[in-house]
Amino acid sequence: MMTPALLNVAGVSRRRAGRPAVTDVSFSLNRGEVLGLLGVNGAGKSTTLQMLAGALAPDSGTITLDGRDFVSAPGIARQLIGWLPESAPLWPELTVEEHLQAFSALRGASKRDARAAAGHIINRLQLGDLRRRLAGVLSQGQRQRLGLACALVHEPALLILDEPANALDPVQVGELRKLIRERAAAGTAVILSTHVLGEVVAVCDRVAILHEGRLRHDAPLAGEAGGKALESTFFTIATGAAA
Ligand SMILES: Nc1ncnc2c1ncn2[C@@H]1O[C@H](COP(=O)(O)OP(=O)(O)OP(=O)(O)O)[C@@H](O)[C@H]1O
Repeated sequence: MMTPALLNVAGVSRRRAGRPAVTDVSFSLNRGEVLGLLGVNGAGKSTTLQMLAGALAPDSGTITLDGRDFVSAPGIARQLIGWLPESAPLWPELTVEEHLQAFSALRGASKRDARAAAGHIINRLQLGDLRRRLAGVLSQGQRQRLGLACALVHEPALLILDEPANALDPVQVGELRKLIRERAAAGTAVILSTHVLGEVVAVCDRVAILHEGRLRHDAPLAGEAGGKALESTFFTIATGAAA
């Protein structure tokens, strides 16, 4: 028997400022799958991710996660999803450790479990030196790593990453790739939005391309050869040659 998909997106649309930003997008995602989301500026990637994260309601269409409609039950999103938005939402006056405990507690962990979860993710993301540092004095790359830790602290079933490599140095980009593959191997489904095609080739199993709010491509990706084909597909769609 086939295992049901973790995430099902069916005919989702959303207008912004009176214009269509995302139109009739449908796809599904299995546990352990890493989906790369590509598209030119304004293609609708962040709007799509905001809807998947439960931060923005679709005008029409349905999103189900683990078989449950989370538009009508938004608490599901908080429990099952970890989301790193384009710019990590941090409180300048809280330390790294306090952030992680607070994010864990927001997901229902007891004080003790929240402390343990924070300690675990601090070790995994090598944030130990920054543990007691205020978020307000972190560098951009350090803020990004803290945002990633906040998205992961409750071990979500679905991890949504909007431009996660922004501001990271090459060592940290390598660590991020390792972490994504590690989470996928443990069964987490990952959606990764990026402008860097190489990023998608390095970590994704599948790639989706949005253009003018519509899903124009959704296919598995097979290694380096897949990378060359992807580049050509992307530019064909982005320049409108396939319209
Ligand atoms: N807060 C907002 N208010 C009004 N319109 C918005 C808002 N955010 C996005 N839009 C519009 O929705 C459309 C899709 O934008 P979105 O940010 O989803 O694209 P994107 O693919 O993430 O772009 P980028 O790669 O530049 O981040 C664009 O036309 C954009 O102008």
